[in-house]
Formats: sequence, C-alpha cells, structure tokens
Amino acid sequence: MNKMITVDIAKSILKSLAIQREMITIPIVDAVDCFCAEAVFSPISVPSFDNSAMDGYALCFDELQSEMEISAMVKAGSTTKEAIKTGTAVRIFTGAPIPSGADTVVKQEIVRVNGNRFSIDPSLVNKGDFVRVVGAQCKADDEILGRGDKISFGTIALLASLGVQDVKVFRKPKVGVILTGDEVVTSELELQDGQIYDANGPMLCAALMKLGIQVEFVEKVKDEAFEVEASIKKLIEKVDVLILSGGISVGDFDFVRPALQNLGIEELFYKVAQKPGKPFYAGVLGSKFIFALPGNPSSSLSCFQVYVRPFLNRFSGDEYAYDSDFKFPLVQEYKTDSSLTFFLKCELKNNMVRVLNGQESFNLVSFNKATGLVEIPSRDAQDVNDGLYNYYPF
Ligand SMILES: Nc1nc2c(c(=O)[nH]1)N[C@H]1C(S)=C(S)[C@@H](COP(=O)(O)OP(=O)(O)OC[C@H]3O[C@@H](n4cnc5c(N)ncnc54)[C@H](O)[C@@H]3O)O[C@H]1N2
Ligand code: MOO
Repeated sequence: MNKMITVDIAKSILKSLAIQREMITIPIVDAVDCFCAEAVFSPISVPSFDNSAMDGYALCFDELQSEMEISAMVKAGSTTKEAIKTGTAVRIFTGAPIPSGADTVVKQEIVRVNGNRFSIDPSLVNKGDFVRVVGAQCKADDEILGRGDKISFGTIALLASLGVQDVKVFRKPKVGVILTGDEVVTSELELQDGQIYDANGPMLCAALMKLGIQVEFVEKVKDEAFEVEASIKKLIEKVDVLILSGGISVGDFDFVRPALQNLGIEELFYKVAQKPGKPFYAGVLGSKFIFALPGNPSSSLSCFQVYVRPFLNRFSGDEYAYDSDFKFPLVQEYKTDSSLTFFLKCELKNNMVRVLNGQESFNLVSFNKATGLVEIPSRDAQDVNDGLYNYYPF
C-alpha cells in the first residue's frame, strides 16, 4: 500500500529538484514570458538627447519675458542643432530636440500667439519644465534587466528602446503528452458505444501553449502493458518533461506506473492527499521529468495547475513558481472534515472567491464560469489559513 503524501510535501519535493537549465539567445519579440538568463546593460543613454515632452515653445528660462518672438521651428526627427537666438523662443513639438541655449519648454495651451510672437504669464513657468533630459530613463551601462527577471511586453518595449535586438533567456522545456484510455477518441470521430471524447489532450495543449511551450507530440497509446511501456521508452527521448494522462490508478488496465517502474524511472511520489487528483505521480530519469495525471479531466487539470505548471515555470527560470501570490477570502464558508486538501473550481470576483457547483472530477460544466481553483486545506490545517485561501488562476 502506497503512503499518501500531503500537498505541501509534494510541492516541496518538486521545488527542490535540481534542474539543468540551458541558455538560449532569441529575438526580443520572441522572449515574452521568458526569464532573463544573463543581465542586460544598456548600450546607450535614453533619451540620448534632450527633447521636448510637449508641443509648445522652447526658450531659455533666464530670458523669459511676458512677450516673446518665435524665431524658428524644430520638429521631431530634426537633426540640425541650431542654437536659439538670444531672447527668443523656438516653436517645438513633442520628441523634438531642444535647441542649444534653451532649457525650458512652455506648452502651447498657456500662450497666446499673435503672428510670430506670443504672450505668456511668466509666473506659470518653472525652469526645466517639459524637458526630457539625456539619460532620464537610463544611462549607458546601467543594468536594465537582471538574471531571473521575467520578460513582459513592457520589458520588450524597454529593450527595443535601447536598440537591444536579442536577449539571453532560459530555454523552455520540451514537453510531450501521452494519452491512455481505449475509450478516449478525438473529436473528428463519431462516438461509438462506450467511447468518450478526449478532453485532456486539448486542455493540456492549450495550457502548455499559454506557457509559451511548444508541445512536441500528443500520442495516443493503447491500454496494453507492452504498448504503454514501449511508447514511454521511445517518446521520453524527445522531451525534457513527459506528461501522461490516465491509467495511473489501480485498475487492471492501469499500466502507467508499472511501465514507469520497468523503465527504471525513479518515483518521487505517487498519491497525494488531495481531491481531485489523488493518484498523481511524479518521477525523474536523469535530466528528464515525468508526471502522470489521473484520467478524470478535472483531476488532470488540477494536478497540472497546482504542480506541473509551476514546475514548467521553474524549469523556464522562475525560482518562485511554487510560492502562491494569490490568497482570497471565500464568499461563503466551505466546511470540510476531510483529511484531504480540496482544489475546487471557483470564480474570482471583486477580490472574493465563490466555489462553483459541480465539483465531481468527471464534471466539466463549471469550467464555463471558473476563473481558477481554490485550495481548501484539510481539517488538520484549517486553523492556520487566516480566512484567506490559495487561489490558482487559469
Ligand atoms: N479502486 C479504485 N479506483 C479508483 C481510485 C482508487 O483509489 N481506487 N481512484 C479514482 C480516482 S480518484 C481517479 S482520479 C481515477 C484515476 O484513474 P486513472 O488515472 O487510472 O484514469 P483512467 O481510469 O484512465 O480514467 C479515469 C476517467 O477519466 C476518463 N478519461 C481518461 N482520459 C481522458 C481524456 N483524455 N479525456 C477525457 N476523459 C478521460 C476515463 O474515461 C475515466 O472515466 O481512478 C479512480 N478509480
Ligand atoms: O482524485 Mo479523483 O481525481 O477524485 O477523481
């Protein structure tokens, strides 16, 4: 009989696994949601020239008067560097270089223009107004991105603004999926008696794609001991992480665990004190990792969400992937006297979590409203949650 481990122990086992990460250099536009593998230093100062933050008039603050002549015009992209004529102002537009001799921009809304002159209330102007000075964002050689920082599309704007074209990131894992279950068919086929449509294949593909992971394969295997073992043996060669769906329980046709044992895969754990997803398996073979998810789709999804997804993020460079950032109160108290931790389909609204109806692990209807899963601790851990519950957003 296998001893069940707790959710926290299962997470801590996965959290402490050594991962050999590889670095790759990729174009910045491909790096969204990747983790930076090597610090980036700015090649230039930005802005690289003093420029105007407003459409208006550039002038020298010490020469400001209530009436001024407009002696020239400079627009964005202008490369001439003419000095400002003493005592005058220059018409200027947002992003245009400040002429030498000028140090202040007045926005056009506060002047009254008359021909080539304008009048202004000087008390409305402060020295340096609306001038974006060289290096205000960053200076050449400043550290812009640190190792381990997550790259967002904001980061990509930042890197692009510095002229950085490529970035070194941690390579995402190669992942493949093996589906078991002779009753499971794809949606192109008409259902015969006893058959069901595959929910886990599409769900796992979508979840992996959302992590920016390209799925190497989704293979369907027959519920036969030899077939299961041969497929795992062949396909594990192609990936860093192999995910199996179904066939991991104790039925006569559940061949996954014996196959993994025969192939010499080291079992990290099998069975976690949770619902859904009790018969969840994790194993390791050298630098490769294997997760076997229980076949019931809610159980598969729950185990993926709580354990596999953070693992893949950790593999991709996120050292904090298992530290839940999201804790919320429940709309309605949820009573349980179970020794198992529950992961329930729920809806997050107005910073409160509502547990949805239809929690059975075969029932997928509540996924139409569910925004994530909420963790309800077992009876032994209930007094330590402060009324806030871990939430795992989809
Ligand atoms: N005697 C016991 N029986 C079961 C136990 C147990 O402890 N003792 N655990 C139950 C629990 S909990 C779960 S969860 C399931 C997990 O079983 P398996 O991982 O072996 O999964 P299967 O038997 O292959 O399938 C379970 C269920 O899910 C359906 N399924 C499978 N694959 C898919 C798919 N790709 N898309 C949609 N649905 C799928 C399958 O038809 C079954 O109905 O074991 C319980 N039994
Ligand atoms: O744990 Mo099973 O996942 O309850 O259906």
